[in-house]
Amino acid sequence: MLRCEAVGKRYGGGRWVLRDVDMEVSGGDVLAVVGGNGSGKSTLLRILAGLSRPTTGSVSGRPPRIGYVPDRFTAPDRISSLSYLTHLGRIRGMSASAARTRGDHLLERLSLVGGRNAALRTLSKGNAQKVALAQALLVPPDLLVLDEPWSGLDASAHGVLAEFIGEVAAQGGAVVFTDHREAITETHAGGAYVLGDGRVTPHGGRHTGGRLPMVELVLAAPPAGTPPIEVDWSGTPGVVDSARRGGEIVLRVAREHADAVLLTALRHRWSVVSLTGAADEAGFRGGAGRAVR
Ligand SMILES: Nc1ncnc2c1ncn2[C@@H]1O[C@H](COP(=O)(O)OP(=O)(O)OP(=O)(O)O)[C@@H](O)[C@H]1O
Repeated sequence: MLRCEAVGKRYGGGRWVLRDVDMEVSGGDVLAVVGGNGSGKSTLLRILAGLSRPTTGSVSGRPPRIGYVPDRFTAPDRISSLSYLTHLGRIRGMSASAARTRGDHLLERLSLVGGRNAALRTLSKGNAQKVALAQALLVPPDLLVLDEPWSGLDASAHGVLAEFIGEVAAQGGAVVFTDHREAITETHAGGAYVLGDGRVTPHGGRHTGGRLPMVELVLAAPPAGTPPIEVDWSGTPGVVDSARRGGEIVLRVAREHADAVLLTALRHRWSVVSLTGAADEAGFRGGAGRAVR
């Protein structure tokens, strides 16, 4: 668990930007940091990512693989986005071909416009932002830190970003992001911290502990008619866990993806036995069952 204890930050002899900040981030958390302009959100995120050192206090438990998307991604570079991602992947221990394939896949999902072989400096702000996101996800991160990641992205990339966040959390990683818009925070975060006057307070929020809201979906073959088609549930976005229980399949799904997963199930002729809210880790009845693909 990443833990900030009594963290304070000032630049030079200036004012205290952060004061006495206590914060905990665990794997699977999706947390938002909200606050006005200049309230210290980027400063806090840089400290969480290990890019800036607190003036006072301590940060412990930082995981090894951290993906970071800065608020401004400046890449005045002649190399193409794909070469850039390949180089970064190699720095992070991937083979050149694995980095290239992964980079290509991420840019494809984000629908990069302007060409993955075009020089980085020729990309628009939104497309450069897509490259920034891709570099943070080259190696699946234990902690993904996103500074205003939605800014500049078009509507279709918004959905893909939400999928990325869900996937990192589903794989046990933690996500911390900032955004100015409450609607974004409400939709995508399991919990929020509010920054004001240098201090951080947990936001009452809908959920506890930063976990994304979950539903449990139980599926079975229809009582009559054509048998269902097998689905790779563990590879379906939003499915955090899947297990077989007798003739049934029990899925734990991030609430945000529940409609899409339900639609996939129905399209493959699965019949819905039950759909219940907020099944937590301990209460996941299928958890003890045999994992299914
Ligand atoms: N490297 C730096 N050197 C000096 N002051 C800095 C530095 N980085 C940030 N600051 C100052 O710290 C304060 C908090 O800045 P920060 O960028 O963390 O806020 P923010 O909440 O992310 O703002 P915004 O919403 O406008 O992006 C600001 O007053 C800023 O000027």
